[in-house]
Amino acid sequence: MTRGFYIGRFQPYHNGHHRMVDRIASEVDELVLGIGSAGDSHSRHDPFTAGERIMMITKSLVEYDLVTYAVPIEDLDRNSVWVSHVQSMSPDFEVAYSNNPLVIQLFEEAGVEVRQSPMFNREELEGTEVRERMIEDEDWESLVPGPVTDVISETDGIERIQRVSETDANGI
Ligand SMILES: Nc1ncnc2c1ncn2[C@@H]1O[C@H](COP(=O)(O)OP(=O)(O)OP(=O)(O)O)[C@@H](O)[C@H]1O
Ligand SMILES: NC(=O)c1ccc[n+]([C@@H]2O[C@H](COP(=O)(O)O)[C@@H](O)[C@H]2O)c1
Repeated sequence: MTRGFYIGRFQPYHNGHHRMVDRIASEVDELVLGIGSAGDSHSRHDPFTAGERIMMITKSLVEYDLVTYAVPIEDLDRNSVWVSHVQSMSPDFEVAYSNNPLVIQLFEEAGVEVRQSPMFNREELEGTEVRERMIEDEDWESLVPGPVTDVISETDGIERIQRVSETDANGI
C-alpha cells in the first residue's frame, strides 16, 4: 500500500492539478492533498478559504477510485521545520509530489522521496491565469473541473474575488 502527498495552494483547484492527480492515481493507493497556505483567503492571490478549497478538491476527486484526504496546512515562518509540520498534520506518506523547487528541496533534505510531473498546458492551466479571468469576467470555467465551478457558484466566489481585487494592491 502506497500513500502519496500532493501539496499546493489550489487557488483554485484547476485542470493542471487534476491532470497531475490523474497521473498520481496510477502510482498510489491513497493520496493526501495538502491545502497549502491554509490560513490565507480573501485576497487576489488567495481568494478562497481552506474549507472552500477542500470542497473543490473532494468533489473533483469523486471520479477516482482512490482514497483521498484533504488536509489544511498553514504556513510557518521557518522553512527548516516545515516538513515536520506537514508530517504532524497529515496521514503518513511515502512519496511527495510537487513541481515547486522549494517544496522539493525541503522534502529531499528531510529524506522524503519526491516525484515531479510535466507541466500540462501551462499557458492556460495556471492559478494566476484562472484568477485573472475571474476578475475580468472572461472564460475561466473551461480551465477547472466541473465541480469547482459549482463550488465557486455556491460560495459566490466570483463576487468575492472581484470585490477584493478592487482594494487589494497585492499581485494576482
Ligand atoms: N498546469 C500544471 N501542470 C502540472 N502541474 C501543475 C500545473 N499547475 C500547477 N501545477 C503544480 O501543482 C502544484 C500546486 O500548484 P499551485 O496551487 O501553486 O498552482 P499554480 O497554477 O502554480 O498557481 P498560482 O499561479 O496561483 O501560483 C505545484 O507543484 C505546481 O507546480
Ligand atoms: N515555511 C512554509 O510555511 C512553507 C515552505 C514551503 C512551502 N510552503 C507552502 O506549500 C505550498 C506549496 O504550494 P505551491 O506549490 O502551490 O506553491 C504553499 O502553500 C506554500 O506556502 C510553506
